[in-house]
Amino acid sequence: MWSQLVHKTRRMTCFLLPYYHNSPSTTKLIFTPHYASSVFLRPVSSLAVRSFCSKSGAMSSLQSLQNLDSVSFLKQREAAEIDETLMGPLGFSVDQLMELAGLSVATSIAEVYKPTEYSRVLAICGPGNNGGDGLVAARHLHHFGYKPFVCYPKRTPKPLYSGLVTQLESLSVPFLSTEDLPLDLSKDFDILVDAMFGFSFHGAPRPPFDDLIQRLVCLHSNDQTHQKRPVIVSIDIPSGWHVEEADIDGEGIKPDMLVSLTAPKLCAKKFCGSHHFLGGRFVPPVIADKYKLHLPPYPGTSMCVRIGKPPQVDISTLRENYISPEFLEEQVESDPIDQFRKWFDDAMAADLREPNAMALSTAGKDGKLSSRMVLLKGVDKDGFVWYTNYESRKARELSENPCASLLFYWEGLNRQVRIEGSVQKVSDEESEQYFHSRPRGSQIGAIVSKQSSVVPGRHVLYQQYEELEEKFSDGSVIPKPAHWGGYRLKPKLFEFWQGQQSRLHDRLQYSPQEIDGKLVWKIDRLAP
Ligand SMILES: NC(=O)C1=CN([C@@H]2O[C@H](COP(=O)(O)OP(=O)(O)OC[C@H]3O[C@@H](n4cnc5c(N)ncnc54)[C@H](OP(=O)(O)O)[C@@H]3O)[C@@H](O)[C@H]2O)[C@@H](O)CC1
Ligand SMILES: Cc1cc2nc3c(=O)[nH]c(=O)nc-3n(C[C@H](O)[C@H](O)[C@H](O)COP(=O)(O)O)c2cc1C
Ligand SMILES: Cc1ncc(COP(=O)(O)O)c(C=O)c1O
Ligand SMILES: [K+]
Repeated sequence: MWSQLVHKTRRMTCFLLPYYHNSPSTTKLIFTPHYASSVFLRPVSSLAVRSFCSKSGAMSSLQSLQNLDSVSFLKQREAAEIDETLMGPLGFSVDQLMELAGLSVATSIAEVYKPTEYSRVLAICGPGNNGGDGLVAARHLHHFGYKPFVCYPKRTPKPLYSGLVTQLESLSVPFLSTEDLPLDLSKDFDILVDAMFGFSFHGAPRPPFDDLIQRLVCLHSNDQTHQKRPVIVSIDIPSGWHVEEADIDGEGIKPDMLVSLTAPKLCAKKFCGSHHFLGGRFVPPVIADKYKLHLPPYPGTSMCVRIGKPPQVDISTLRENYISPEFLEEQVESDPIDQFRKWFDDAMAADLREPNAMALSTAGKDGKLSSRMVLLKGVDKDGFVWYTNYESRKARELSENPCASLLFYWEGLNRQVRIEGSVQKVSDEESEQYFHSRPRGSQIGAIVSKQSSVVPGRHVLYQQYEELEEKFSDGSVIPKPAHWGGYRLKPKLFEFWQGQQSRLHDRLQYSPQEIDGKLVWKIDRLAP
């Protein structure tokens, strides 16, 4: 039977998207966002599929913001069966799965609770594999910059578990006995990882876990006192809950975060906390197929994916506290282009996504402003270059008023760069050369798109694209349309901004000054 399933799945891998492989008809659409459904519900052209796939990382993180009703939930028996199958015919070892499960838990925690605010973690580990996941998660959390503590009162005398304990001891992670633990956990910890029981839990919790569960339950009484309490993160099952019927008497723990592994178990339907994540990115298609699992794709290289709705937030409370090294006048380059290159190199080294994306602002003769993102395609002493359509809105505005501003924001580095100046078209040869360096699809796209004009529907673009794709399928040169080319902004003003604590940011402005007939850049610090 397994070989049949494997065979079937191989055939299905021709479908392009992970976890959408059941059959074309069952892609009956699990995920709510409108555009996702519309992409899949109707026949799609090759262009549609290709363009979707090239963006699939970002798309999949959007798809995961789905309706929980559409995700599969497992019964206790199914969870145990999947476990056995993974570790039997599918060739996994328990160590491997536990490592991936624990890593998923640690990455889920790190997505929501930053170590700068939530550093002290207590992992309360039970005797089974759920406890093992907790031990692994504690180790990863240590490496992520948290300060984990472990309470592991019923140690399992197996090499896997003693190895995990040794690894934690080698990192000087403290092990606390139940007697060492304060009765009130709220003062000493920011995060409590509930790794006591997973899907093999049955009956009523026995000592010492009954008492430990009770200590987690008690924390909610602090909610009324508005005292800050630690958040509870449950691995796979909130411990003490019935695996299928959840918190039967309503007096169990109420985790803030639940990290379901492999697929959520039935009790997860009753989870009311703010953050439900799925981890365990190891489910092979045979399992998904056999259990008809509808699971969201994991974004990019992530080990976890949010399922269910993201928490409703009060937007006014969203803020970051920037912590950066000092950015001082003595350290900067005298030439702002050199300084820009230095920061650009830092953005590259920090592996930021599209560090060359910049907001371009223009204004027509009526003085009305408009902004949009464009990609920087070159920078030198002559200025900053990007490419676009010469009949677009920005092009019209630039023809009326050849002044613009550029804005870079490098989020991971707490840095922003503003540049203002005058704009000219680049030479035809330069545009010609750049145009032919682009992927052929983008060259055709530039011909198809009468940028900023109204189109009756996406199908019109597809149709024209496909006609041109056919026309140039012999690999012949795709001529650059006359309406497509580059602009160069010659800078007259720069500002380099770096975020600092209490909003006392660094701002160094470069403005040109003539001294003895020579142009030099004057550097001023501006108030934040
Ligand atoms: N693919 C997967 O599925 C993966 C699964 N993974 C993880 O494994 C978890 C399941 O692990 P598991 O089977 O070891 O069971 P788990 O729930 O941790 O505990 C069993 C222990 O608890 C005990 N116990 C039970 N009831 C009790 C009670 N009332 N009061 C006191 N003790 C009680 C029981 O003792 P017993 O009753 O047998 O004497 C036994 O010692 C799963 O949820 C997930 O976290 C990942 O690591 C990898 C991928
Ligand atoms: C990250 C990013 C990069 C972009 N890069 C370019 C670009 O290099 N050239 C371009 O014409 N449009 C680019 N666009 C699309 C523009 O933002 C904009 O939609 C388009 O140029 C039309 O703008 P307009 O109607 O104001 O002229 C980019 C969009 C994003 C989000
Ligand atoms: C409409 C448009 N033109 C041009 C570009 C720049 O793309 P490329 O890097 O292929 O030149 C982009 C990038 O997003 C774009 O959206
Ligand atoms: K648990």
